[in-house]
Amino acid sequence: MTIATRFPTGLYGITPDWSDFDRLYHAIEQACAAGLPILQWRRKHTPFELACEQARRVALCCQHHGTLFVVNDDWRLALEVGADAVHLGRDDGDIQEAKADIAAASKHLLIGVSCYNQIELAQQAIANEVDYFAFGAVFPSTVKPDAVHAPLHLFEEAKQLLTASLSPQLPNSMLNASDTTATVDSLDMILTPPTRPTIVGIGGITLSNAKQVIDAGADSIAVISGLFETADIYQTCKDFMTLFATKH
Ligand SMILES: Cc1ncc(COP(=O)(O)OP(=O)(O)O)c(N)n1
Ligand SMILES: Cc1ncsc1CCOP(=O)(O)O
Ligand SMILES: [Mg+2]
Repeated sequence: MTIATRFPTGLYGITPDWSDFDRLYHAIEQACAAGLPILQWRRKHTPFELACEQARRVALCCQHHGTLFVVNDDWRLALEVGADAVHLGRDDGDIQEAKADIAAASKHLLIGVSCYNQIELAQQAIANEVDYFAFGAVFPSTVKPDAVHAPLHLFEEAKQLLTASLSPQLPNSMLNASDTTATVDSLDMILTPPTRPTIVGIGGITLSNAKQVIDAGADSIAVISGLFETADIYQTCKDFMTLFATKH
């Protein structure tokens, strides 16, 4: 049985830290036009008003192309610009506070978190019912040269955690058709099928090493330089996406 993920899988582009907004917007348009499934707006040190104005334009571009739009660090900005999701790292506030604020605004935001190289954080993320969690840096990153190294075996370990966390919901009981409780459980399963968080890898990922991360068990790979610092962003995006198309 395949359990659906709550967050898309595949290529997850993250914006580079370019000061020239027009250049950045054009680069984002190329990736989105190529079919990029997920884009994260990661722009530090921008005053809130300007961040809103820029992020709203990018959100519209994503909407136009069917790209899921994630805002980094700040759920209030994500709510303000109508993003689909927010990414929270260890310094970006408390996840329960984020959930409470989102609910108070009567809105919905998918939530993703950083787990660095710690399987314990993945366990917490699963318990917090986040929509994805990310390990990184899987390879040295020029964007974050001081990031901890996240070895590839973490992806398999995380998959095992997910299997263990889902097993109470899975239809073991369906094996015994004479069990009436089992029938109720099974109906529940049909009405509300179980879902799981997406597992993301980040850090130093390029077209040359991405397959290692996917083969290790990542459902999604998050990429800045390997996508946006290339000569043909449209084609690079297509090439990354091919790696997922030929996954099995
Ligand atoms: C998909 C994804 N994974 C990890 C990060 C890193 O988040 P964080 O640790 O909060 O660091 P900054 O990106 O905010 O510098 C991310 N942004 N996206
Ligand atoms: C935000 C972040 N977190 C860990 S590594 C990283 C930067 C990823 O950028 P690149 O894909 O260029 O290595
Ligand atoms: Mg952050």
